[in-house]
Amino acid sequence: MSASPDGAAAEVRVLAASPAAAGGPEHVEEPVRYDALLLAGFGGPEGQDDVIPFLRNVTRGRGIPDERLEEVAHHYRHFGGVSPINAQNRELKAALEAELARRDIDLPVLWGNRNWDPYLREALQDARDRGYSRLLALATSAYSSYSSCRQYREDLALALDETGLMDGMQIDKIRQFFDSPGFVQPFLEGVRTALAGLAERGIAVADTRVLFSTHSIPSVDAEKSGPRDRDFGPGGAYEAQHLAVAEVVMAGATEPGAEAPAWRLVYQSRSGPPSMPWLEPDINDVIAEIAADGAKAVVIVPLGFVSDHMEVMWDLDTEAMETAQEHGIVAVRTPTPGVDPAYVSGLVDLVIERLAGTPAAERAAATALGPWYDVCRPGCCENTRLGFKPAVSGIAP
Ligand SMILES: CC1=C(CCC(=O)O)c2cc3nc(cc4[nH]c(cc5[nH]c(cc1n2)c(C)c5CCC(=O)O)c(CCC(=O)O)c4C)C(CCC(=O)O)=C3C
Ligand SMILES: [Fe+2]
Repeated sequence: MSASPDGAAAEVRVLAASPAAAGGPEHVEEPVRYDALLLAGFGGPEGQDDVIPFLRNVTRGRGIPDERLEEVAHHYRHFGGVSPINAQNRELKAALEAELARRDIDLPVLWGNRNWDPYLREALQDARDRGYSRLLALATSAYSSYSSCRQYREDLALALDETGLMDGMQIDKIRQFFDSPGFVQPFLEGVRTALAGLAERGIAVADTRVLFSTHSIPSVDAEKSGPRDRDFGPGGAYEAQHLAVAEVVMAGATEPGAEAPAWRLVYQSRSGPPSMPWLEPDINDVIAEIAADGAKAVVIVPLGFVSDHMEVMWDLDTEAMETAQEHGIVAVRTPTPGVDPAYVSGLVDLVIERLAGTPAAERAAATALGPWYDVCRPGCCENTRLGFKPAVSGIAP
């Protein structure tokens, strides 16, 4: 394994059993036998003592002093130092196991996190102890960007390195699933229910706005999200994917021909120095704007998130709700997919795609951008600030 200064070489753990992939096709259209499914989560602290060590993990390599981390820690401190994310991933693991069993698929599910216990490396040690050598990873992240795709691929490669398994274990990764119908469905139902609720309260469609909210990321990361050879505009694949899903949600949640509320994509949870551009506008600024514009209600759709973790609990349910209240407008936050049966079933469909090698043309995709790539091209979602690191599940240049 060798790191390359220009970022173009040495993506590791190429699909060895798919010789065709080396040439470039982005979908694996032949069956592959996997020993286990590896659920790869973000991880979160489970007590006050975990908070700073967790934040050190998240920000490792960026030299952020503990005093700065303590500022970020206050969201966690507020909730007793506990993020609900690990509990949510335990539930998701159980739901995946049940759905795999229901469909007669004999595939054990392992779970490891990028930033907290149980770590990815522990899951890999467990896999090795059980005699597994070929894993299919499912990252709990739906869209394309450095933080939501490549960083999972890098951390999986790092875990292989840490456990000495770089040559003995292969990890492929399930494609970004923003376009999985099962992922879209809970958002669609949530918006439909929220709009019906507002109508019942006598709030007119013309006085309602729908805000699709996702994690802001540095503008340079957005621009570089997705494969190099496709141009998605300045917001990259990250923004394009969110806009495509939001359109599908709005079309499905409103009656054809009926008046539909105005909607837009907004961002939240910005961090980093103010001097660095991140995707905008911020949800709180937009709530203030639409209130000034006369809106009476806002439907907040956590489109970028798969479960009600800290970003949802703090940035939406605490901060954005406060903003709405300050500006005197009604706010409703719709659910995240969580362990919604449609979502879980859609994830298992994605597992089956890879086990069966389903041709891309036969795969379910809710937007015109999908079905997304099974294997990432060199440079896909690269991060030029942090430099090149080896990553699993990429095509060798
Ligand atoms: C796109 C995206 C997702 C969605 C995709 C996915 O789900 O993976 C996501 C998820 C999450 N992010 C999380 C937590 C954090 N993210 C941070 C920092 C950052 N996230 C970023 C992006 C994203 N993050 C970025 C560009 C940074 C700055 C890093 C840099 O400067 O390069 C920091 C450091 C402190 C700070 O900077 O605020 C923390 C603590 C948690 C756990 C929540 C819990 O505990 O419940 C989850 C699920
Ligand atoms: Fe984050």
